[in-house]
Order: sequence, then structure tokens, then C-alpha cells
Amino acid sequence: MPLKFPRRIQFITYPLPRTTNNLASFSSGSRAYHYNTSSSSPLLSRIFSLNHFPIGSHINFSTRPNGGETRASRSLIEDEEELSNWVTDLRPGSLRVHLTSDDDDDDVDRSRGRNQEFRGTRNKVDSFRENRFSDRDKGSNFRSSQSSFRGRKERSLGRDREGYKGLRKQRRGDVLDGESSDEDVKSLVMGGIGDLLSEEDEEEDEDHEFLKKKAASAFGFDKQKGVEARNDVKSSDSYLTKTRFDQYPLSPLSLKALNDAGYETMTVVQEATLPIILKGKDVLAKAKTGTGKTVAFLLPSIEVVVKSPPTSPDNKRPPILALVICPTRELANQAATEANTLLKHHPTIGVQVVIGGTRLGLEQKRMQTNPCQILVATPGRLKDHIENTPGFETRLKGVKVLVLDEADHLLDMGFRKDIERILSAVPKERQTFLFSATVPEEVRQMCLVALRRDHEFINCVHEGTGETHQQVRQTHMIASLDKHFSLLYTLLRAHIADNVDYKVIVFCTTAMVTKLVADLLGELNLNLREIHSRKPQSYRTRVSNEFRKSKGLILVTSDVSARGVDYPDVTLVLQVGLPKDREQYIHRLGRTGRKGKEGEGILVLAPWEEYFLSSLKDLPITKSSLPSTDPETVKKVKPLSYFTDLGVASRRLNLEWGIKLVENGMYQVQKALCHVEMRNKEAAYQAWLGYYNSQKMIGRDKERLVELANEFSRSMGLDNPPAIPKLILGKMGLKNVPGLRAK
Ligand SMILES: Nc1ncnc2c1ncn2[C@@H]1O[C@H](COP(=O)(O)OP(=O)(O)OP(=O)(O)O)[C@@H](O)[C@H]1O
Repeated sequence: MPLKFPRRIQFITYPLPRTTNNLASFSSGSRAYHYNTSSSSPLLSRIFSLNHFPIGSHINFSTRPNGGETRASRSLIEDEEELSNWVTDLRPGSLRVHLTSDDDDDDVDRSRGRNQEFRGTRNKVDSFRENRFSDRDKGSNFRSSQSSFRGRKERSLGRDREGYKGLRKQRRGDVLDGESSDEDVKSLVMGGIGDLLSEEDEEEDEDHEFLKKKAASAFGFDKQKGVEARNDVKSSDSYLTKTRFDQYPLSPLSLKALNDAGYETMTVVQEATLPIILKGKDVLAKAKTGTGKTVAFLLPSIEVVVKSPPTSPDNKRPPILALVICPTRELANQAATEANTLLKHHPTIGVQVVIGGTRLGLEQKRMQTNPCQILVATPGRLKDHIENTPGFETRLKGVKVLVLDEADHLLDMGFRKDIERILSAVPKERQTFLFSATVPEEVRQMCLVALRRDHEFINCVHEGTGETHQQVRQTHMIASLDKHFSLLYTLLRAHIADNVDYKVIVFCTTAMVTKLVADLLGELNLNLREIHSRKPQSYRTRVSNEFRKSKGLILVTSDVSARGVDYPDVTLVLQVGLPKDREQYIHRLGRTGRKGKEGEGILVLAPWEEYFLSSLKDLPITKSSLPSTDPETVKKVKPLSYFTDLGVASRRLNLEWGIKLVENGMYQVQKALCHVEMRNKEAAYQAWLGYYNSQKMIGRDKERLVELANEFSRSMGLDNPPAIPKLILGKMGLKNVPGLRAK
């Protein structure tokens, strides 16, 4: 569904050069490609050799009463680069302070690139911009001056809004000793799912061969030859196959639940992984967003539980058999909900969620009174549970299946300490599944700490198509910071005019910037909700559920919604400002175009952020010109006919809407900014500074960083940048940098 603009506001797109990505070695153009790796696992201690920062969080869980819905819980982590995170990162040995639940955020790699020197960033960025995007201003009438925001008097309306809550939790000191080399020399004895097929060795071998052949034929290639052997699914983006679930040895109750859920045939990733997993193998699976990875790992996990002997009711610490780790609260809750769907006819199997957001004691009590066999958790909270809940670690000794959802994210530096602790708490003799839409090469090395040496890598991403969906149109726009807000507003208005059932997600860089943008768009009377880590968990859950069911709604969010969250029928994903990395861009974009549906993604960057596009060069993203929003220009050329192709029902409405579109684009945004509370602008400024300070290419030239931050401050209508406490400036390495105001 491309954006439709009035004639004078049409975007002109310039395709970027496209190259194939680096996956040729294991992506053969077939629907899925897997290989068995037998390379030695590097030592955990070697892989995690850098300083790490343990992450703490609260604990929360819920129970699934006899097949009912998950009452949950949640918690966890948020992918943000708030200023306070900087402070805590810089104090790895400091004691953690428990804050309220809404401060309990996702843990991220906050240390990335922090202490490295980078010289000449500005020159490199500028030269990249000049060489590659010198035509970016062609066709742009976006000429409003930065100074138009200056001199504006800030007024606070004194509304009852949440403000910046100050420094977030501080982290604990390191708690885990270095792992021995035994960690990655895992036992080949298979438990769990392998039991399904391992009554006799011979039988097992036969079954193995049978399942392998089935898998090879199912996803269209012969493993030995590595060539495509099947053409029954023509579209490279087809996510469903013709393989039925009942073609595999699954329990009848699971099959019944699948049927009830309307899951008739398998998705590509389910078809590719199930036979391998049923054989007892560890699996690393890569498949595009929205193609059913959750069912792919939950279904075989449930089968393990089904096949396990029942626990005695007298057992005070009944084993947890399947442990699923997700990076965010939203995702954990969603996985638990999907598990409950699959467990509909398994009344004796329970799911709980351990994700924080509620009081620890309450959660411990629930856990005790209603023990489960399947636990879905976020890493920081799970680690807290391991360390603070009596008997919990004993229960984890029963784990037969460990799942790392969004594996690349969980294994990157932001989570590594928690994952390290969790791995030490679960048995080595287990089956492990790692799933993600993105698996960068460097993360594949880290996967070896969790997987057995003979694991299989199953890649469902076609060669040449990149990790994004072909049916999702991707464009980027380059505009100076002072134009970002009005550009965002204009894009949203245009999309709304063109899509009756619009459902838009706007991604912002940090929680406080998200709040600012939500406040602004709210002042502009757009129908929106906001989700970020500074919102209480109950609010996040409510809004998330509401957005899932809604149409005609905009969700303004931080990266808490970037990965895994399954909102159906999202029509547009708008990313404003630098995504944390290529992977985050892909996951955010993946909130649209799910289950084979169409979608659209727009990335809005400032000129000095253009360097990021080089990391997307293998994706089909094209450049789009800016819509004209300069009121002076438009006033001169706005005959009625100008607005007639907006796709809005009445001519009168067209006129009103069109005038508002262009005039409000700049004027209304400036006006609305005056109504946004000062403290929210201050918080956004600090968060912005913290986020970009953590971005390698930008954060290393501190003077330039401050110049840009002050440009952002002016874009909010502030004459002077807000003052920042000296202590914080010191922690950020920004003491005495010209342009900053200290207090
Ligand atoms: N076999 C199936 N048939 C039909 N729908 C399915 C099937 N399996 C899963 N789905 C549905 O597909 C949607 C996307 O699934 P899911 O959220 O697991 O995708 P994902 O691959 O994990 O995406 P992401 O990478 O964004 O996390 C869900 O709504 C799920 O219920």
C-alpha cells in the first residue's frame, strides 16, 4: 500500500544500488538450507571475554489455569539508550537499586563502542553524504528555517503527565565465575525430544533418515547436493507450505489444538525445523519476520513435556521442563499466549511467565502454588529468580529444552551476562533451539556457547532477497533534524488519508524521545497510543492488546516493540532516527508484512545519519524525496484541484485536509510543540544525547555530537539546550564539551 500524495507532494524514488548479501555460502536459493556444524565451540570465557555488566530486574510470573489464558505478568527489558543506562553502564560494579516496575526495562548493549576513539567521523559522514546522496535535495521544497523554531516561548501546561524518572536501576557487580571449557563440549547424550524417537538405536537411525529425507523434500533441496529440488511454492515470500502437522509424530492433543487455532499447514520455518528437532537435534534457525517461528519452537517443546513422566504432586520443587527466553516482556507474554493456544487440550501442562513488572514476593508465591512445566522468561528477571527464589534453580535442573527466541539479540553483549548465568543453571544435557529473523555472522559464533557442536543451522531466508519481505515496500528519506517532526506528521496524515484501516507503528530512538513524539502527535490530534519502558507494565500490556485488535490507530514506540511482537495488519512502519543497527531495522520493519501480507516501511534519517544506509545495501530500500510542506510555497499553488487526488471522500474534506496537511505540516507542528511539557523536552534531549553518544559513528566526535544534540533541542523549539547535571555529563564523557549547559 504505497503512500498516495497530492500531485505536488509525490515522492520520487531513487533506487539504491542492490547487492547480494553475504549469505551465499549457506543460502542456496532454496526455501530453507540447513547444515550440520561440527566445528569446535569456542570457550565461553573466550567469547565472553570482555567486561560484562550484569543486569538485574524484577520477577513476575503468571499461571495458566487449566488451559485458560495466561494471566500474566511480564516485565523486562527495553532496548533503549537512555541517559541513565549510560550511568549504570559506566559503573559495572555498583550495587543495583530496585526501582518501580515501570523502570524495569529491557537490557541492551549499552556499552557498544563506548570507549573507542573515532577520529574524523564528521568528515567521513560528510563525504559519504556528498558522494552518494548529493541529489537528496532534488525535488524537495522543504525549506523551513531552523530559526523558525527559535525565540519561541516554552510553556508548560502543567498537565498530569509522567516525567523523566531520573536514573534507572544500577546493576550488580559480576556474580558468575568464568566458565570452564567443558561448557562448550556438550554431551551428545540426547534427552528431551530425542526420546520421542530413540527407543532403539536402529529405529532411531531409520527415523532419523526418514525425517531428514522428509525435511529435505519438504523444503526443496537435497542436503548433500545443496540444490533446489522442489518448485511447488513459487513465491519466494510464501510463508505457508503444503505440509500438514499430522504428517509428523505429534501428540493428538497438540494436533487438535493446532486445528482449533486454524493452523492447517506448516509455515516454511516450521516445516524445515520440526523434523530436525523431533530427531533430538539442536537447531539454529533463521527465518523472516512473521513466519511462525514461535510455533516452530513451542510445538516440539510441548511434545517434550508430553513425553516426560508426570511429576509427583508431593514434589515441592517440580521440574521446569521447557524454558523459553525472550528479550522483551511483550514478546514473552506473546509466546506464553501462543503456548496456551497449543496447550488448549493439555490440561495438565502449565505455562508461566517470569518477566517482572510486579512484586517479587507475589510472583514467588504464585510460582509455588501453581507450578508449571513450561516457563517463558526474560533474561534479567530469570536471573533474578535464579538468585533470589529458593528452590528455583533446583527446578531448572529439570530443563530438557531451552529456547532462545531472538537469539542474536539475546547473545549480543547486552544480555550476555544473564544468558551466561542461565546457561550455568540449566543442565548441559538438553536440547537447545535458537530462532531469529537475523543471525549475523559474529553472533553465530556466540551461538556455539548454547548449542551442541553437532547442531543444525536452518536458514529459511532466500539468497538474494535479503532478510526482509519482498511485498513490503521500503523507502528512506533524508531531512535535517528540524524537519523531522513535521515530516513525520505529513507522512502520517498522508497515510491515514490513503488507508481507511491504517495501522501504523512509529519507532523512535529512546523511551523519552518516544514520549515526546507521542505528546506532540497527540497535540496534533492523531489517534495514537504510546509504549515504552517508562510506562507501567499494566499500561504496556493493555495498549499492546488494544493495538493488536485495532484499526485506525498509531502506535508510537521505542524498541520494546521492535522484535517479535505480532500485531496483525500493520500498514506502515515509520522509523525516525538511527536504528540501533541493521538487525533492529529489519526487526522493526518486520512488524508489517506479516503472514505474507503487504506492508510499507519508511526510514527517516538526518543527513549525518545517512552512513547507516550502507548497512542496508543488500535490502530493497529506495530513496524517496520529501513531500513539500513549506506553507509559503504551497499557499501560492493550492488551487482546489490540488487536493482532489487525496483519496478522501468529499471535495470539501479534501480541501480542508489538504490545507491542513501543508499548513499544519510546519505551522501546526511548531504550535503543538509549544504545548509539550518542558520537562519532557528536557528528558528527550538528555536521552537523545545518550543514545547518539552510544552510536559509534556519531558518539566518538563529542563536539559534533553536542552540535547535533543542540540541533535536536532547537527542533523541539528550545532557544537553549536544557542543562544537564555535571555528574551525568562526566559519566557520559562530555564534561566541558562546548555547547553543553551544565548544572
Ligand atoms: N502454521 C501456521 N498457519 C497459520 N498461521 C500461523 C502458523 N504458524 C504461526 N502462524 C501465525 O503467524 C503469525 C506470525 O507468527 P510469529 O509471531 O511466530 O512469527 P515470527 O516468525 O516469530 O515473527 P518475528 O520474527 O517477528 O518474531 C502469528 O499470528 C501466528 O499465530
